[in-house]
Amino acid sequence: AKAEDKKKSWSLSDFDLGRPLGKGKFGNVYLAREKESHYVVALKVLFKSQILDSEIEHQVRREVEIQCRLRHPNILRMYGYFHDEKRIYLILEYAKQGSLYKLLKERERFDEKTVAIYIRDLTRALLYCHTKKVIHRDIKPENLLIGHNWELKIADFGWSVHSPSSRRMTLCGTLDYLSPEMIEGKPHSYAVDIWSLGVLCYELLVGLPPFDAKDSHQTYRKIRYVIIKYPDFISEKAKDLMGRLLVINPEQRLPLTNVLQHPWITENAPEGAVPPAFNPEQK
Ligand SMILES: Clc1ccc(CN2CCN(c3c(Br)cnc4[nH]c(-c5ccc(CN6CCOCC6)cc5)nc34)CC2)cc1
Repeated sequence: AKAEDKKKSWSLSDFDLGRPLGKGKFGNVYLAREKESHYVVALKVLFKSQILDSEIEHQVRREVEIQCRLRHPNILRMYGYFHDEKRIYLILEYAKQGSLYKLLKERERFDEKTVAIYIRDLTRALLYCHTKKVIHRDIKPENLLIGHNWELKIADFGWSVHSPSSRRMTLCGTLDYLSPEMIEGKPHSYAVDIWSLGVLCYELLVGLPPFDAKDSHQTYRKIRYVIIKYPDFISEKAKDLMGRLLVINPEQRLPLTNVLQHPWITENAPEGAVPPAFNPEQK
């Protein structure tokens, strides 16, 4: 993979394009192979016209500058980028097993040991981001990919910012993961990622997000007053951890370093435990 890292200017002719991996509002992601090294990547192709129309070029710029700098086993690599007159191309690591979102839909929910391993790895990745003064701000199953060894990878830093930030988030996509301070448009910090870690933990264990409701107004209300119901199959220790993450006051949320020491994590995701391989036939 060293060839990938060498600073060089890339162009589309360096790649053989494969099947589309997914389509989005601003472009598509394709499987691609670098011609010389045969290295397989995910090529995210964004349309400049769409980006300019939606005035999100600063977001794309930030996604590139942040993701190119981050190097962590649980963060999807960005190897480089290039553009032509109509499109911007982001050369990204290819996650072989697809998104956690799809896996969650297929399996409905995961057992506590699997979730504890995912939460442990995500916490390590977020700790790394926070040391680089980066808040992700958009942790949710759609933005988490699964690698070759079924390890979790944070992708899509399109919403990430440098802390502290009071950037207004045009609310697109799910509200389920928004923290109370973000809903109220207050200045927010790293603690928003701790909140979304709690939301993710609940959704992976239960199969539905904690503040799920029939309309957005109800979801807002549930978030602001932290109205949560834990099904009775959730263990006491899991409830204890989520209860320390889903706290209204950002300063009182459990710091990420303490998440790694929490008994639910240390007992269910001991050092060396790796995510299970989910074979399609295994239901
Ligand atoms: Cl502009 C834009 C367009 C689309 C999207 C949504 N996805 C974002 C993540 N994308 C992927 C990225 Br980046 C990196 N590696 C990936 N690997 C995959 C992937 C890998 C494998 C599959 C196939 N499934 C895997 C699980 O078993 C059934 C078959 C499906 C998707 N998608 C991505 C795919 C597209 C985001 C932004």
